[in-house]
Amino acid sequence: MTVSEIRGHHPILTPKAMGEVDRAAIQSGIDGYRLMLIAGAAISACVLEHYPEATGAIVLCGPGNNGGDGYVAARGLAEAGMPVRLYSSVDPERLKGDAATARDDWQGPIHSLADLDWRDSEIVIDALFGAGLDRPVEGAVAEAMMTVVSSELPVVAADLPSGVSGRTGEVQGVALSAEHTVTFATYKPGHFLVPGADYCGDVHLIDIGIPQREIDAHDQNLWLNTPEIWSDRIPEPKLSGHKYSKGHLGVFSGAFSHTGAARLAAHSALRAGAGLVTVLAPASAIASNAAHLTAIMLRNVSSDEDLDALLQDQRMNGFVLGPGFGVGEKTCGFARTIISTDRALVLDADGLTSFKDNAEDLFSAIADGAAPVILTPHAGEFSRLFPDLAADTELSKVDRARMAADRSGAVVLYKGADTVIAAPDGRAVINVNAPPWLATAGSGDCLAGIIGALLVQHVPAFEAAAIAAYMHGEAGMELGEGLTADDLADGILSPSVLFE
Ligand SMILES: NC(=O)C1=CN([C@@H]2O[C@H](COP(=O)(O)OP(=O)(O)OC[C@H]3O[C@@H](n4cnc5c(N)ncnc54)[C@H](O)[C@@H]3O)[C@@H](O)[C@H]2O)[C@@H](O)CC1
Ligand SMILES: [K+]
Repeated sequence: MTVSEIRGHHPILTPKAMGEVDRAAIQSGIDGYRLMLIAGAAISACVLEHYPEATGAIVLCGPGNNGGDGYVAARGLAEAGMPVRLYSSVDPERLKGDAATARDDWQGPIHSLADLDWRDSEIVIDALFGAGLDRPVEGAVAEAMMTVVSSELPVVAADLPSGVSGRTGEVQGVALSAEHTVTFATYKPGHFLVPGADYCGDVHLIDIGIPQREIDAHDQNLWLNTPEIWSDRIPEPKLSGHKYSKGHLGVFSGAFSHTGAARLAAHSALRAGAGLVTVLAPASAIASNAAHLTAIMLRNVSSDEDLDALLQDQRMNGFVLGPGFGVGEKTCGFARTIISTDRALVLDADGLTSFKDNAEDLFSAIADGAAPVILTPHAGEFSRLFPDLAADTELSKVDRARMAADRSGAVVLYKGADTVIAAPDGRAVINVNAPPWLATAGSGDCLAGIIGALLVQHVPAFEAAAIAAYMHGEAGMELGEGLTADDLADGILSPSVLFE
């Protein structure tokens, strides 16, 4: 199963929290070795299912319980008739607990990793390090891993590809690149955060018998962004509804030669179900916008006075500010004015960069205002608004997004192949359905428009960002490689159609 096909309600736990869950489960009377037997069996089953023709396997076992999984998997493969050669990165006498039991139950020889020879093998089982990786991989183990990388043999990883941090997805020293990763009880952030996601291949989540109550008790308020998280928030079309009941979104356009971004956002918003969408353009951009708009309305908003007049119409209940708008004090002023009302605001692109030197002004405006605000930075914009968080290499992308949401008082949608959405109350999701070809010019403008469309339909800010990221990814998957942002804006389906 590829990650884009994952359905259901999936909490994501850090390796540390998962370790606590394991310990709590074992303390409650569950046999730890039995969990390891199920984990190891799932790894051997994955190998046999995906590489049925393989005539030989090497199993690489490390110093902890991840290595224990490897011994169990080796036994499963040998019992299925596959020739197996097992290598340990440490003196096997050093293993403790369940891993030592697994070693004792392995009947074959144990070779030293220093003697690694892969030439008559067709598959590698990586059980060197899993949740317990706590420092960069170096020395002889790193060299052996580099040998595996250069062999180009397919790798099946136990829990995590060795060298990938389950907490951050960062590579610690070197990492193996797996075609399949078999993980247990819950997903870990490192399966989805880049670069870890690229090293995991297909991630298979296996229920090894850890009770759900233990997982729930260690809930970290972090989930995979699946429809089950927010399906009850999808706006329902009402027979009695009219266009104003579906909201009215205003999208600010830049000056005369910078109008395309706003139109992409506006088109996407209309497709995504906003009742009415108006492009709000300065006088210099009226003609160029008028030449391209039909279902979308157009209004001249050049000055602060124009904006004040516009805000008299209570029915315009949300705004997108930033795409193509230009960086400067005018942008900051418009943002502050909108935030001081109760209208929703998606602050994107130039809207974010404009606050580079006065981010605190933005955050205090948000704290004083009643409006739901969503900030949608990519990595560069994030580092302009939150330079200290961006520079702190100890933090994961989830940590950064959460701390940014807490500091700003806004929902933060931190873009990338591994978009993270975080709310000031601590909730966070990782979005995983975006194909790589979605990273195309104008794609972010479309996303801003979709979020705006959901906000004006009264979807709460966190859910609006999460649903929009998912819809954006689905449209990208549906349209396929080579799409342009114009295709994307045309290809957005309203949530009631997409999720019917
Ligand atoms: N009951 C359980 O706790 C279960 C655990 N399971 C497996 O157990 C794993 C976690 O086991 P552990 O907590 O023992 O952790 P690991 O087996 O991932 O690694 C811990 C060991 O590696 C060493 N180490 C960490 N980083 C290193 C580096 N860079 N270079 C050299 N040595 C390094 C540590 O000192 C420690 O000895 C999971 O990933 C999973 O595969 C599964 O068997 C399911 C049940
Ligand atoms: K591993």
